[in-house]
Amino acid sequence: MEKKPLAETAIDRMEKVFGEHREYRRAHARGVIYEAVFSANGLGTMYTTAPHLQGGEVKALARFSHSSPDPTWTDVMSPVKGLAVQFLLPDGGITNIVGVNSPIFLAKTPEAFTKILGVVTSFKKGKPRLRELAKLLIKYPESRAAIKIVQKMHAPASFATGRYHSIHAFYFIDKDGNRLPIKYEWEPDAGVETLTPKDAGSLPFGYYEWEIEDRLQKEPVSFRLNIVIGGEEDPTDDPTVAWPEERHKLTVGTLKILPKPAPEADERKFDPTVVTEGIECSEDQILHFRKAAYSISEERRNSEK
Ligand code: HEM
Repeated sequence: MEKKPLAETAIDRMEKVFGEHREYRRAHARGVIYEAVFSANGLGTMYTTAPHLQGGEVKALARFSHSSPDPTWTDVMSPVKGLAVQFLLPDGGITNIVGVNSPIFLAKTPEAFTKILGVVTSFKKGKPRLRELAKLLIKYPESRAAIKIVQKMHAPASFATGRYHSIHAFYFIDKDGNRLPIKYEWEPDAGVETLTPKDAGSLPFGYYEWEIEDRLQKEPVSFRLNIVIGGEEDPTDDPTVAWPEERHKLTVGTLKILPKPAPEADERKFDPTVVTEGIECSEDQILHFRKAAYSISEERRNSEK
């Protein structure tokens, strides 16, 4: 029998752990999508030829999401929130930046991620194999940092007050072909604001979607796009390791979310490996694995409509 591609096994396991929710994304199932405008301030031209970072405006789509693959989980059960941005380039092409409000990920390799999901599956079946989980953490000690962050994480007070990280590194390529390792951060103009677990506990289901819509009717919602410039010793292939806080950051533009929901665009896929000229993906195996995983999720959810 032919062996299944690993990405398919990973998605199967995600469905097993969190349930199969037809027509929904297999992760970040519940969310809301808006039209947006990105204005580049021109500083990006020093490091990249990417068209949307040269100065001027481009249209974009921005999807805020709760990370759970189960759309029935309450807002608080997913302290990890997402902001996926698709830039609509003047030549008709697209380029994406997909972020979450954690600076690091759980696993360094697709194999480790899929194995970890295998263990969690046994939890769901009511047979917690704690010993195996402990063994996995010994085998993949790099997962500890992300587990600790998520355990201690406070949810943002609003989709508008999260700081969203690309986690993975990318390379910016300038007009002379020089390559610069960078990571992205969306910094909220409203300031980072989080909720205490007590306040979060009292929120009704769907609060974040309602709150962002209400906020957009009253005031602008925007995020600065920062690039964090990697140092010589900063890993570009390891999403479980954060780069030091003191790394130089440069704001290259601002994303303004428009008070215009775009539900017709919700079926779009935000594949983080879709980049335009002047940008290259790093060697990070998880980043490349996401391409296949997101396609499988897209195929499944579309085939169920
Ligand atoms: C093994 C690694 C990962 C797997 C297998 C995975 C899987 C998935 C899948 C299946 C989807 C739904 C795709 C769709 O149907 O369009 C998704 C969405 C998403 N993932 Fe991941 N993911 C991984 C890592 C990450 C990382 C490191 C981040 C951090 C930035 C991330 C952030 C997101 C966000 C924000 C969305 C929602 C995108 C949207 O709004 O359409 N994921 N993920």
